[in-house]
Amino acid sequence: MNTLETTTTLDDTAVEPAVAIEHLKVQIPVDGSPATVIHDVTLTIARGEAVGLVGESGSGKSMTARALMRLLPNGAQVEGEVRFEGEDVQAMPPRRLREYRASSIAMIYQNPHAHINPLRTVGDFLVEGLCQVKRVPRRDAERKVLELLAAVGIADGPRRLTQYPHELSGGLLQRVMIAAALATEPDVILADEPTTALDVTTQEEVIAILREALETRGLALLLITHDLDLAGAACDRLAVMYAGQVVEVAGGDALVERPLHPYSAGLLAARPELGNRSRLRTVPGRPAAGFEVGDGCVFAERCAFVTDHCVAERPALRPLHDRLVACHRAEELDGALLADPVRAETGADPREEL
Ligand SMILES: Nc1ncnc2c1ncn2[C@@H]1O[C@H](COP(=O)(O)OP(=O)(O)OP(=O)(O)O)[C@@H](O)[C@H]1O
Repeated sequence: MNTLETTTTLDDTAVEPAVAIEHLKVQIPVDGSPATVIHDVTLTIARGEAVGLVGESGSGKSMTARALMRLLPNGAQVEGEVRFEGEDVQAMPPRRLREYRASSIAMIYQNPHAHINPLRTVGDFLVEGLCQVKRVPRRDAERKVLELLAAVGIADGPRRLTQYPHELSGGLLQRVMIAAALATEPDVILADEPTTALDVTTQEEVIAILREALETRGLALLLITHDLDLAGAACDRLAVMYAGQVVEVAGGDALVERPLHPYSAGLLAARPELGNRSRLRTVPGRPAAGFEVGDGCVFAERCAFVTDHCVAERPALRPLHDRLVACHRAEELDGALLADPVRAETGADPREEL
């Protein structure tokens, strides 16, 4: 993986990543007129790489994943490019699209109970899925399913195969869903809040299983989450999303140590810290959806550093130092944002503290 390359340039033509989304814009019909839910998403994921797509509710994370699977709501208008290993996903003919969805890309959801038939056993779900998608004989499918269950840490596979979904805990069922996702030998896994419903220990185990799958099978992983700490721990790079736009893409450590976008800095400052209640700060205002923002910077309304230029002109995602950032003032504010990301305490411009 060439992290530096995928981080610092919008042009990844030298090494085609597994997934490349470029300037994606999505409008969906709401009450008969188009509403923009994605303004501008640019994102790459290399094989063997985990990228965290982080942002508040409504920022367009799931819609981005749906665009990658070409599963957008009816009537959606799409601009920009979505490529899988160089192939234009928007242009795939129906047969190729079915094949792509069935075996190149797999999705893991927040609530596994909502994505499995409660009336059928875990064995039926896993084995029949594999028989249908990969067209392998039942006996071979059963053997492979047991191997996969072992790979996701389920030791007593034969017993689990006879059980119904309601007999398994949330964590165990999420492992089954990961096994189901791996069964089709996909190139890309999209995990949409896969651990939100789980306790912290199980959450860590599920992330470890996903990371191992990524490293041993060379998968590309997109982890969608609102949890910056989780994404930072699990992913190689983070893409921060706000109101339908990716506003910063950076290595996890780089982002945490030195955010360059005021929204990233605000999110970091808003993380709760054990034993330090006084430190908790929130980003003032409420999260906006893509269709609620004006022509300027998507974050302008909540940004403590907003200028007339920010309101008038939307900043594009551009390379700066080791990352991509969409902020007119990124150079000026560089290094100062962590000191007072929302100007909450001092009300002063943090550049004066430099
Ligand atoms: N089928 C739909 N029809 C109309 N609007 C939709 C539809 N699905 C999502 N939206 C809107 O699109 C925007 C982006 O939604 P999306 O689900 O991608 O956000 P998200 O970042 O994944 O949020 P969450 O973390 O809550 O899942 C939101 O404003 C949402 O209300």
